[in-house]
Amino acid sequence: MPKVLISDALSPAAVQIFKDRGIEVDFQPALGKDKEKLAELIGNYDGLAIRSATKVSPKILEKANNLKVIGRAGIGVDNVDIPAATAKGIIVMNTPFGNSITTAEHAISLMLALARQIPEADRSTQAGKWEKNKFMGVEITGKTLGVIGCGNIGSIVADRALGLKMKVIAFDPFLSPERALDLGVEKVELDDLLKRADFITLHTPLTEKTKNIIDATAINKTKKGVRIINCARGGLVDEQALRAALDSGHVAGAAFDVFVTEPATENVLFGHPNVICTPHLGASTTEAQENVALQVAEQMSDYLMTGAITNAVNFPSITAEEAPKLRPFVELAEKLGSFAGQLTETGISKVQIAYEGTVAQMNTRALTSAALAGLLRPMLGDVNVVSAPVISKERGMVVEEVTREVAGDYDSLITVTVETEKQKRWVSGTVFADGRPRIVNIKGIRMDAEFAPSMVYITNLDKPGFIGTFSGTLGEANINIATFHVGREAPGGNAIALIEIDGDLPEQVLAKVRALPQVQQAKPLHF
Ligand SMILES: NC(=O)c1ccc[n+]([C@@H]2O[C@H](COP(=O)([O-])OP(=O)(O)OC[C@H]3O[C@@H](n4cnc5c(N)ncnc54)[C@H](O)[C@@H]3O)[C@@H](O)[C@H]2O)c1
Ligand SMILES: O=C(O)[C@H](O)COP(=O)(O)O
Repeated sequence: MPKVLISDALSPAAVQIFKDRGIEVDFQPALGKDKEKLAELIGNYDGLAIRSATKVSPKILEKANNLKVIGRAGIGVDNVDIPAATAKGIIVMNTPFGNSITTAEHAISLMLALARQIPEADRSTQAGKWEKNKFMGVEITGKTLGVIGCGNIGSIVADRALGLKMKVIAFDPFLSPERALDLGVEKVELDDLLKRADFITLHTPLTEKTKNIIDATAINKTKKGVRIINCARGGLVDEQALRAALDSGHVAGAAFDVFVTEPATENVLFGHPNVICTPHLGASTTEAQENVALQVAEQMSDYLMTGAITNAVNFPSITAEEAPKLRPFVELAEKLGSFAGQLTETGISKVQIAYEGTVAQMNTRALTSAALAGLLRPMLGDVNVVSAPVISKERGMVVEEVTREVAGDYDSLITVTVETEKQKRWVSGTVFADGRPRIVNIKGIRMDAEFAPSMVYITNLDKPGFIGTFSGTLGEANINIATFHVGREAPGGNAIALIEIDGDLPEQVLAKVRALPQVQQAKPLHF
């Protein structure tokens, strides 16, 4: 039974989902903050469900030897070291929409709170001061809202702001003119947005490009009296530069939910009268937390129990409907890759995976990952479908995927071709109606063999006596032959034998096989 750890404050609704799906679950909402303890325990789990408080660092991943999936109940996965998780073959999934409305509502709330200085006015009133003349606000009707990043949350913010009768302009290089038109926003360049906006709200991820997108230079381009809201990620705004602009009065107010360092127990923005801060509450509503907890638990359970993949940030999606159909082809692709990998002794420069017939309509990206995992594992050991594409890239391998609608003699055919500096080798396979993968062609020689746990691959010259001498050599060593498959280019020409044996082939017996007169190459294979 797979075991999942919930190490953050997820809605308990997730616990029930895991249990209902036959998964053992440990709900330890504070564990994510205790790095040492998490590192000590993580090795016991197949799945880890988190929010933003658990930092899944390479140190944690190093110990996560059974971990197959990390589920982020929320959007941002910047608290997970994705390359390290991918290299370890761990799927990382999030819930990209579950808290979007809630976060957009938080941004709008902060904008209104800023416009009317609600928190300050509240503090003053409750302190018995009744400072009616101190708190002169601004109307938002007719004002211009500049949205930086107009994706899921940014576009909901835009929609709500339009409902509040604001003019909305958006800077997002990936926003199409059609989508902008649809949303009723004006797509602009960043400088234009800075120049025109009365309020600026940020909704991009934190990347190399967006880090400090609002720095001192950008602030200098804004209107005097601008108000800035950040409910996306700390680091999008240069906090020091913003503080200086608030102190000088150029920026009239700022409302921040996210900070460069979190938890933010001290920050340069704190204490300014025109600053409103919340402790990363963007997603904190009952509705959103229920949504993301249920969704992440469903997604993780699907993956652990059926292999279906939804919303993974490091692997293509596989639907629950697709998973059972894909499974025999994943096995075939992996075994064909493994066949080629076990025979390859020098650096691989190129791999081509060709899909013909019905299989060409399937999720070939997932199948290619499986073929690469099979190919690399004999050389590198700990590689799986998640890590294989990255490792292939790191090793400079060119990976090519080809699809053809028709597969000749077979309903489906996968061919893995591997090129090294020395040679090109290819092997084709199919899945028959019994769901079992078969090798049907090796370097142009027809074959019909199943993959067995212990096999011997032989290339030989098609001369009389080979089968007898080979069988005799194994017989003398008391090794039983289970199946024997042969194929040849032409009578008397190059031939191939794939022999399934019971147990392993000891080194000294392999040496005797290699010394047989007809044998060119002999190699043990394991599947
Ligand atoms: N405060 C919270 O609790 C909270 C809650 C949910 C999400 N978030 C954060 O909000 C942010 C937005 O989330 P989302 O779901 O809308 O993401 P999204 O991927 O749907 O949208 C992000 C948008 O940013 C745009 N973008 C990327 N690079 C850009 C650049 N250089 N300049 C301008 N635009 C750029 C993208 O094109 C995209 O449209 C994320 O950082 C997410 O982690 C915060
Ligand atoms: O990216 C997100 O989904 C938000 O930052 C929410 O984070 P939280 O789940 O820790 O509230």
